[in-house]
Amino acid sequence: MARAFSPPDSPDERVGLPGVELTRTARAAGVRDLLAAGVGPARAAASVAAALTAARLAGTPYDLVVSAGIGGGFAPDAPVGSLVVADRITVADLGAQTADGFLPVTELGFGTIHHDPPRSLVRVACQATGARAGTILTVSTVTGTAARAAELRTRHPCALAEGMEGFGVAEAADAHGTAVLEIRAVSNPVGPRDRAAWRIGDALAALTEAFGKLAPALESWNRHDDQ
Ligand SMILES: O=C(O)c1cccc(C(=O)CC[C@H]2O[C@@H](n3cnc4c(=O)[nH]cnc43)[C@H](O)[C@@H]2O)c1
Repeated sequence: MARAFSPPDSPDERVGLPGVELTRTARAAGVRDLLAAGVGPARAAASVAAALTAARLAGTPYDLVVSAGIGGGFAPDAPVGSLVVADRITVADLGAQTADGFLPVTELGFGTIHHDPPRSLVRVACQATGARAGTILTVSTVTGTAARAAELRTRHPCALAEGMEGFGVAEAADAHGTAVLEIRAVSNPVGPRDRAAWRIGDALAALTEAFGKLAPALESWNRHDDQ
């Protein structure tokens, strides 16, 4: 992803911190840290929380956390190769399965299941990249059947995509009061498992191109636009 940023003012630096390693890119516009957060919400939350805590203790807290990756897209709204920016980051499988269906943790009386990125940030990101805005679901188990895809869409009619990290990243950011954004490039349809349909290389290329446009646009984002 460092490739997506403008030419470096100084070489990228590897920064080892307790629990996480960053690639630090210094640009005229400021410092950006890249973090391979791992797969799944728990690992992603742990990695991002470590980076956020270290930055705060160093007296240089982050302004924004961006969760970027490939994901599954719900047909027909998010075809393979397209980009989705989350206007809502929702954990889809945190709760209890009952005889009467799934109950999210919030209906059990605790926790949270959504994080909403600042609206102005979502707008800026969509304008810069051409992404569609919608709910991105976070799942710990990749959807592999048409029945599960239909169930998720019924429970989350605004869902455009699913991934495995966004909600973990958002929980870590929320704990620090830091704004969060999620962007996914669609590598496969959400539905019956079909490895031949994956387009991971194309999705990563689309994500890299999008990041090249997103990074400068984020510089102009004014967090006070939403207040
Ligand atoms: O084995 C499978 O059937 C399968 C299908 C899709 C994705 C995977 C992964 O292991 C990908 C993990 C990685 O990529 C993101 N991702 C990409 N597509 C999806 C998806 O359809 N549903 C959820 N996550 C997806 C995910 O965020 C991970 O980082 C395996």
